[in-house]
Amino acid sequence: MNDRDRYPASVAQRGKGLLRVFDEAGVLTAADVHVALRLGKLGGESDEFALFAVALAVRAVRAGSVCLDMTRLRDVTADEDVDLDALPWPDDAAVLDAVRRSPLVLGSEAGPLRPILLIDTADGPLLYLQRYYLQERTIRDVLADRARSAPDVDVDAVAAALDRFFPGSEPPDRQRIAAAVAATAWTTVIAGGPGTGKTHTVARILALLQSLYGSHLRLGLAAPTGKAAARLRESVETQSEELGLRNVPGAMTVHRLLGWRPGRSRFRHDAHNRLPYDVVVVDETSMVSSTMMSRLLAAMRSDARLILVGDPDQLTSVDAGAVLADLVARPVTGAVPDAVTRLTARDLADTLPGDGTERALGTRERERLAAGIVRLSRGRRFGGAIADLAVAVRDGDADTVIDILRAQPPGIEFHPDSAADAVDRDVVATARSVLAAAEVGDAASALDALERHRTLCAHREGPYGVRHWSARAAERIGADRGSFLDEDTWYVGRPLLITVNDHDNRVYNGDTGVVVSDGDGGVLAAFARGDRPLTVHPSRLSSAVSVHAMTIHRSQGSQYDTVSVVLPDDRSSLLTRELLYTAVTRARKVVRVLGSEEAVRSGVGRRVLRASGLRRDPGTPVGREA
Ligand SMILES: Nc1ncnc2c1ncn2[C@@H]1O[C@H](COP(=O)(O)OP(=O)(O)OP(=O)(O)O)[C@@H](O)[C@H]1O
Repeated sequence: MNDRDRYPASVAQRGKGLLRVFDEAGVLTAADVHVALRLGKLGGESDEFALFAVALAVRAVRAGSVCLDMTRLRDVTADEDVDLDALPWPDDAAVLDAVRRSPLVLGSEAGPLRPILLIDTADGPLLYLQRYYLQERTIRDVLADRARSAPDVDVDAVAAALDRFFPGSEPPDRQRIAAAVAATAWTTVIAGGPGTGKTHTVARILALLQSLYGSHLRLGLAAPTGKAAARLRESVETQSEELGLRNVPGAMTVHRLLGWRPGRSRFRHDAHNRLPYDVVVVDETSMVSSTMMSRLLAAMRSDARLILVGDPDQLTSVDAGAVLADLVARPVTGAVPDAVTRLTARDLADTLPGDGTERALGTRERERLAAGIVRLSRGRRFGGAIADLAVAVRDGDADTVIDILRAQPPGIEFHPDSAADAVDRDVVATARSVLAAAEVGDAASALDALERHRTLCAHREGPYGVRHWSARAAERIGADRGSFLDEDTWYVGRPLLITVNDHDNRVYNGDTGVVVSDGDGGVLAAFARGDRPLTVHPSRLSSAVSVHAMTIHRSQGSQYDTVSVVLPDDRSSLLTRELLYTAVTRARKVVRVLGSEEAVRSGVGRRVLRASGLRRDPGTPVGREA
């Protein structure tokens, strides 16, 4: 059901004046207006400007922000056909004035209901819906509390364990620094792009902690999606023998870790019933929303270690908040703890001013150690042009991005005028290798072959969308095989995508697999799980679809030898820097970009706007005791 159906277009619900104009223009939805009017009614507010600001705040959350930045009211991303400049924007100062006086902010005689908070910060005022303000405050307060104390450890024993688990390490070694922090602080944030060794480091940290405390240490491994959780477990498990790591637990979604119960709004674990683990690791933290992070932090025992791992430059959660990126960028106060300074003296000897380089840490990087933040920067999986391209996209350097694309060094292909034929060739070659392995029941090789090439799109629909490119791929593969691919059957070699979590069969939303022969006239669906694929009888899968192309969002957490990235029109608001970065970093060997130079430039220039207060000093709530 869309918004228009849910909220019929009566004036009472759609408002009048500004609310109505902005709704009709497509900037606000009927739901935004409805919530603003409802809050206005309950809180005794009828001022048009104040209600307009509330509707924008509701809209901001819908678009992924935690609050509304009152100094950037007009920074809204809208559909390409909305002319934002033509709209009757009220004067920003007048809107702020109305909000400052609003009973929704100050409270009214009608009652204590104050559902909106205006927070004055050094960089200007932020407007919050109460729920999101409370979440942000929980995140801030719990992290501050956790930073006030540190685990009681024998620093010499940690030094010896670091030498044991990072043998031959050459300074500066940020992986070793991350382990030193994780051993001596309650909270560690390990940030880094794909292949920088985040999971490699996590496995060593767990082994190191077990060597200090024993193998009865209770470990909780989690990630925002079931697929990411399964990958984390798999990767830690694969390294466990080499590291002598024992009792590696299963990994679960953050929802499950917290004890989600169907039909209940509260999790089993919260501030009154804390999580039982001594160490909690969360992978792919960039996809964790503000709501989930506040719940996780509230449920952490103050004497349990928390290790947040992820890539802050990737696409963020669909829900409000970009917590990992905020944590990595927020101001840091306090000094680097003595234990960390001692354990990392060899790595910090040649600190450079500013951000540092791969060779030497920068002063800013060093300061961040005080908050337990370590950014791994050395790519271990791929190098050369793909890494250079990813860095240029990440840094918003459109000229360098275009230079690299135009030069087409090994590993990069750029096709401003599409290159569907090149994509077709890879699609057909990949399908042939998948089929060859699937026919003889070699699930592991079929799954490997599936990772040779993937077409990635920003959109689902239209000429640049998944639907179009999937249909084209299916047609080409069918023509090559001489038979029509009937996607309603379990044909051998069919690439699968799971679309909901299915705990019974241990397959999760986003998992990809392939149909293989069972060697006995039947078929099995196989999914990658470390050394030994998981196989399931396809009739037990209720939510599998064919995957010949996928959205960039869906591809998060996976990598392929070659990716063909289909860019939309340069006006598409979906095309952002984070999306491009995520797409480029999915490639292990070759990235092929199909799109115009304008599209690339506007993608690099368009940031996902996610307002939040976490990056700022706390600020003061207007009309309330702090
Ligand atoms: N210090 C190291 N020495 C040798 N090999 C390493 C080191 N660190 C990582 N690697 C190897 O580099 C590869 C990438 O590491 P890893 O999978 O841990 O990266 P990641 O940051 O978790 O990647 P992703 O974000 O894609 O999950 C792995 O094959 C790993 O074994």
